[in-house]
Amino acid sequence: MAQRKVEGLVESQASVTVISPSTTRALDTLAAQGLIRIIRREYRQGDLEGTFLVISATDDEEINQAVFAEAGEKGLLVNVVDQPELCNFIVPSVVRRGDLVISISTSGKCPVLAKRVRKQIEKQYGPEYQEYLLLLSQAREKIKASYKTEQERGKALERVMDSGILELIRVGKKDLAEETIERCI
Ligand SMILES: C[C@@]1(CC(=O)O)c2cc3[nH]c(cc4nc(cc5[nH]c(cc(n2)[C@H]1CCC(=O)O)[C@@](C)(CC(=O)O)[C@@H]5CCC(=O)O)C(CC(=O)O)=C4CCC(=O)O)c(CCC(=O)O)c3CC(=O)O
Ligand SMILES: NC(=O)C1=CN([C@@H]2O[C@H](COP(=O)(O)OP(=O)(O)OC[C@H]3O[C@@H](n4cnc5c(N)ncnc54)[C@H](O)[C@@H]3O)[C@@H](O)[C@H]2O)C=CC1
Repeated sequence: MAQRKVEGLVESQASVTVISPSTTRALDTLAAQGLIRIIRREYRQGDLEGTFLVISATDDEEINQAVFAEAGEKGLLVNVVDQPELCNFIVPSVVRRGDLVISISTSGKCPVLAKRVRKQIEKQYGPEYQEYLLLLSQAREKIKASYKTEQERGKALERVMDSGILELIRVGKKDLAEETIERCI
């Protein structure tokens, strides 16, 4: 459980510290890559000093309670996995395509539905969306510099988005997509 939450945080560029006497191989690899810090011992009162967000994923009810209490005292965001009553925020299911981030939450009512919806959205918004968004953001900068009114800018961006570049990216024709954008602007 901890590993899954850490992976989500690392993907969001969070600075992550794991406190646990034992860790999974995947977490050890992240630490070796310098992406997280591991403190190899049990949680102690005071460990939450200086943190912004806390996830407690131990299999020890008492520890989870203690972490929740310390986080509450310090006014931190806290999530005790699988105990919604010990959470002041809920972790959503997430689809990431570069800077395109789609979060799905059932507000704790049925996480497995969130997972199902994620899988459907993943099919609809494939990996090509990462490149697509990158090109759109570059096009948008050019459009901002080329047109004076908001209306003109909006129309130019619509032209780019209606030009079929998503399909071109999908079939690997990035050069053609870039040329098409130039013509639209
Ligand atoms: C409230 C919340 C707390 C929180 O913020 O963590 C919570 C709570 C609970 N989950 C439970 C079980 C399962 N959770 C999953 C999966 C996910 N759970 C996630 C989030 C959340 N889970 C938050 C609500 C989010 C929302 O509502 O949208 C996801 C989206 C994100 C993530 O965890 O990273 C991730 C899917 C990621 C993905 O794949 O896209 C699976 C399926 C699986 O693992 O394959 C099962 C087993 C099936 C089942 O039991 O339903 C139980 C019962 C435990 C028990 O029976 O003891 C509780 C406790 C309760 O409901 O009381
Ligand atoms: N894995 C799953 O699919 C599910 C897990 N859960 C619940 O989620 C929680 C975690 O589950 P898992 O990740 O499977 O357990 P796990 O046993 O794999 O991981 C628990 C981790 O907590 C660490 N830990 C224990 N005491 C600690 C302490 N005092 N200080 C710091 N670290 C400590 C352990 O070293 C271990 O690495 C449990 O409460 C479990 O009941 C509930 C439903 C499903």
